[in-house]
Amino acid sequence: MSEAELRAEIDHHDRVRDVVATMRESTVARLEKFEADFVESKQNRFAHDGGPDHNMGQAMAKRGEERLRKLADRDVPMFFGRLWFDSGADYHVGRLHVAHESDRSQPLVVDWRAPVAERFYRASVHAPQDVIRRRRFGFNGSTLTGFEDEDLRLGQDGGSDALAAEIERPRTGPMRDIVATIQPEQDELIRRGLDTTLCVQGAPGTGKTAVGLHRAAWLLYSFPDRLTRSGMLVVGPNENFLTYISEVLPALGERSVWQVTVDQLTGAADAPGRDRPEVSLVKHDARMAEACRRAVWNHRGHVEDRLVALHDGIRMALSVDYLTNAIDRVVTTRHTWEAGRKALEQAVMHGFERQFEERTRRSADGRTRAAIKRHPSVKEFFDTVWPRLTAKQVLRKLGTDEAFRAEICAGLLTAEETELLQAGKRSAKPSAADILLLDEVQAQLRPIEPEQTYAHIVVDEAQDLSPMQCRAVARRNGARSMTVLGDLAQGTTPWAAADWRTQMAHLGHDDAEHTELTTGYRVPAAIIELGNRVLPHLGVSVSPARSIRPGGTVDVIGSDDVVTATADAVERALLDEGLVGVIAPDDLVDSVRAVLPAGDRVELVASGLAKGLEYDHVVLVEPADVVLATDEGLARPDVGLRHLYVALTRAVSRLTIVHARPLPAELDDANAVAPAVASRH
Ligand SMILES: Nc1ncnc2c1ncn2[C@@H]1O[C@H](COP(=O)(O)OP(=O)(O)OP(=O)(O)O)[C@@H](O)[C@H]1O
Repeated sequence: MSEAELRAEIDHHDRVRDVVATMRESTVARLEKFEADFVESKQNRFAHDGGPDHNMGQAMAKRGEERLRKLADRDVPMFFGRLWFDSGADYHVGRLHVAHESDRSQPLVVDWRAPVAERFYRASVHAPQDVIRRRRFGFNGSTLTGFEDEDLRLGQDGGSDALAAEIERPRTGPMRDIVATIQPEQDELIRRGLDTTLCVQGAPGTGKTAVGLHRAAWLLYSFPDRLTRSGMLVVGPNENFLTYISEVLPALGERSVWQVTVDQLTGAADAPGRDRPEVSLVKHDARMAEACRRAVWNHRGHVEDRLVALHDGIRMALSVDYLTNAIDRVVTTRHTWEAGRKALEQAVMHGFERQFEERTRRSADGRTRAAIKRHPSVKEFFDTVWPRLTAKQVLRKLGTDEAFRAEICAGLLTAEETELLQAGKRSAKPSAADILLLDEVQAQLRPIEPEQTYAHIVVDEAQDLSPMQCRAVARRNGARSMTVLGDLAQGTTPWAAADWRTQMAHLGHDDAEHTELTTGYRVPAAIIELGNRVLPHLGVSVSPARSIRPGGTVDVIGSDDVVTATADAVERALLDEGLVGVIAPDDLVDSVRAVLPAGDRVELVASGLAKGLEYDHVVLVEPADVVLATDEGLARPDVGLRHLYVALTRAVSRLTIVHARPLPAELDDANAVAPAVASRH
């Protein structure tokens, strides 16, 4: 790296920063113009706003402004790499496309998502793809301090130092983007088109969340029209996790993505009531989809007699056969109850109108049609044969009407399960599962509103969704395109998935492309080895992670006073850089909190909420109690061990286990020489 070359790169960086500032000013001006036009069009009542194109243009300008603001405001580097091609062309690669307004054909920086930038991630000595040299820059804050080159023609094809340095950079808070060091197999998933639904199984720390979020950003860049119109959704396991990932998409310039838990998505997060665990288990079961369907469609009544209406002295009658045939046709052709009722109304009216016209030789006008519709016998017919329903009413009936419940659940649920669906008093408050069932019933009544659907949905920790939650997510996937990420071994809900094919079917994607990630980026070898001892006991068949990083330390401290020992361990952990995560079983959380030092370098998290998170140093408190953790009283024997597996795999560099009770036997490995778990008191 010559001084002159470094100077030239620093100058280029300064130039890009200036251009970004100008780009932002002109985008703001464009946005102001859109707003002014809009106000003007409102004032002029004969004018429309510019229509969909105008609105789209405004949305795009707004998005552009937000992305530029992110770059202009924050102390972020303008680029992180550079590529030289055989042809003599070369490009800087950064988070955003930067070009002079006057010469857009010569970008100063290309967006990492542009097709040409793909080769920054994928070109190798074996497959250079016309790339001759790749440069990776080093920054201190936003100050360019150096670079490293790989000359592919000379067989230089490294990059792993940059990756290791990036991973080992101490954590200071929320998750960071990985644009500078995306690996080839990750890039391949990230750049899969909108029509591909991906299901990614991956051991802890294999970069699933990173891949999912970067794919979201790539899709937004590559399919702006479809995604600006219909939106993108990220579904995560809990609010803790959502806070942790909340900065990644904004850092990539994407602020428009709604990030929610599945309960927030359906409104179940605000449910005031609570179910007993066994009740909740039945309500989340896949069979409830059929129960909800029947609960709606079994409201169809039998046609007992012909239907007679009188109008203007004309008597008209539709036969039992006519009505039964019409109903049969509607049932096979209409997918929702309300669409069915409408179609049946049309069939009935059509029958009456035909008779009216035959008798009177004049066509039925609006007044005639309205009068027939209002006729008491017609109203009564619909009230019995195809009544108007609300989702609440249907579920109420299922909960309170024993005969109806038995009829709906026959051959579907056992008698005991059926009984568990019995509702409490009228005043009983709906539980989260009830809200989910309301959502399911509602979907039987009428299709979900288009505003509630998303063109692409990223579902993280998807193994934890119940079949009914999967269906609620699937309903909101208008364009049927998803990225589904998870790890069966980390499934800790009572309804956690046992295999991905079934889970993908619940998510409405039998056609998903399945893939597995096994290269572990987060957890170093010594720590993942401990996690991998537990893995065979988790009752799932998945591949273990192989860490790309050797090393890592595991320290085991036995003490009768586990709380004080934890405080000491944390104090020692703070001597190193980075975030310290204390993962404790629920019943120890309060007492551990009381002894932890103040400050933002230590986070305490209950073992049930550690999923998806990571820390430079993890202090794991009393693993035996973590294993005992019961998920709403319904844990299967391996669920506690899965909580342990999650907790063991959160550390980027160091793990300290503090315990008073004997360590779970699964941590022993008779075959391994394991000084790691030799407890020191
Ligand atoms: N290419 C990469 N460059 C730099 N860091 C990376 C890369 N890939 C993954 N990482 C880092 O590895 C860590 C683990 O990634 P991530 O959280 O996405 O894994 P995960 O598979 O979702 O893990 P878990 O199942 O445990 O939640 C994160 O710090 C992430 O930023």
